[in-house]
Amino acid sequence: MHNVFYQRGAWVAAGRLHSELVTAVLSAPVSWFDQNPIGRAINRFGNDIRSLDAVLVSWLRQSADNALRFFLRLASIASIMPIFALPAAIICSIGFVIGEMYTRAQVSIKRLTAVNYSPVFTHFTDTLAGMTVIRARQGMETVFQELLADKLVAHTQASEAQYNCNRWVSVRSDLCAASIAAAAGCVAYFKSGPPGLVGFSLTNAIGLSQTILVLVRTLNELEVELNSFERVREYTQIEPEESVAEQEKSRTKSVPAGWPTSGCVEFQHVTARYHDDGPDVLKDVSFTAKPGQRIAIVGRTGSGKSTLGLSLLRFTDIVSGRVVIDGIDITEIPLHRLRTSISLIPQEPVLFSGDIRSNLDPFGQLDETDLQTALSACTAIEVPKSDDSTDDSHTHSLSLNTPVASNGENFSQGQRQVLGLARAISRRTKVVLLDEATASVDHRTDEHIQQLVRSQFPDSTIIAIAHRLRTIIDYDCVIVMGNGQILEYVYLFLSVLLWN
Ligand SMILES: Nc1ncnc2c1ncn2[C@@H]1O[C@H](COP(=O)(O)OP(=O)(O)OP(=O)(O)O)[C@@H](O)[C@H]1O
Repeated sequence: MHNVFYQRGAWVAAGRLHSELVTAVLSAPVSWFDQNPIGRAINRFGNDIRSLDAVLVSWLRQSADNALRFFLRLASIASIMPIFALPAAIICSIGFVIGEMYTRAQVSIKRLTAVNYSPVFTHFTDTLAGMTVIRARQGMETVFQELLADKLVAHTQASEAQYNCNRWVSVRSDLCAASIAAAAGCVAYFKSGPPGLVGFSLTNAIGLSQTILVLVRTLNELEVELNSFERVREYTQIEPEESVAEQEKSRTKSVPAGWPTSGCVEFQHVTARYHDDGPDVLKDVSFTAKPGQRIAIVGRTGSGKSTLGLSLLRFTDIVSGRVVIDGIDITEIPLHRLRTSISLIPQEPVLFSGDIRSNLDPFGQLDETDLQTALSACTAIEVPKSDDSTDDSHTHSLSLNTPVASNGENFSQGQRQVLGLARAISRRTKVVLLDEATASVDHRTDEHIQQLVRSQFPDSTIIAIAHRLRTIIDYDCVIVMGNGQILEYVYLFLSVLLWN
């Protein structure tokens, strides 16, 4: 019964820590992901959680059991041969000092092992991501294998040190155990008493030496495993993207149910950056997108176009100025509400494994008819199949039940784009953000997609980050960005004249 309650308690605690870890990582700001390699997070979710689930609990329990056994044995010997308490205390102290030295070394070594494990994971995920490039270039495979070997060597060295450390403590604790047994033997020999009691004391003394050995090791292992607990707890305390104070502030401010009703977007002297201590990426940006207006953002690479879009969704740190949508500052709107009120059609839509229905509406909030209408509108687009597409079906034959592989790998780039568009159309928000949405499709598909955007979002405000001038030919205005600032704000016919 005791075992059942203990084990259940441990599972509940580990489960709670795991949930906190998942919540903390999923609500971490984008800058956190820039600064922390993904391999490190995988390590926390893998090794450390395994330690909490299976190993830590067992060491905690064994430590408590052994500590109790140790004190009971010691008390029973000392009650029969009180003089034994003196050598036992000295040898036990030496044993605990050795244990302490071992623990300190082992904690650092374990940290080193874990730290050296993360680069192996990171290298592995990077290699998988760049597999096509690695295979395409001669010699790259060898370079990557050598890099992996270097990382494995660092990790193996740390693991070897961990093993050696275990051997070191074993030899010393065996020595302490033997000394205790010898001390008990001497005491029994010189201070002879009733043979039964002496025999009882000697048996306990030999058992005591074993108990010390096990106690020191379990306490040390416990301390070492607690390292995993600390590492997980450190991650559970990541500052969330929307702080508690901000959540409170947005909760107290009531946002009208239908917000945004018209889709008027105003950037008022916005200066934004990605990190607290990073440079300003947007500098004093001001413009207004009136309801239903279509605005194109153009500019050189690195000029801040995507950052402008991300600032609208509060992915950046707005240092000064404000972004206002339909009269409400976006910092006063709960993050989830803000992001579900703006449709983003990115260059590479993220598709999850499942089917098209679950990708268009992951939370099952929309009507079947809305989803079907959005998909039918998009599947009317003629999308040429790319060579890397493994799907034989044409876009026309896509249905809500068509299976989607992880990352949408069974679709061509054009088809993925169409699904990204269908996802946005099914929500029909008042503000639509296109981030180079058609950059990787051919000109004909691009035209179709643009037509669809025009017909499906007739009253929405559209902000499009674009590379091709043809894409935005019928837009109302063009904002030309450069070095994080607005260089020009012009009506399109003027810009076409200027650029030609
Ligand atoms: N996650 C990030 N962390 C820190 N700095 C970033 C981050 N993303 C972009 N930057 C910096 O912000 C600046 C503007 O980048 P941004 O991606 O907005 O440019 P862009 O105009 O969209 O470029 P492109 O057309 O190549 O996509 C660049 O100097 C870039 O280095």
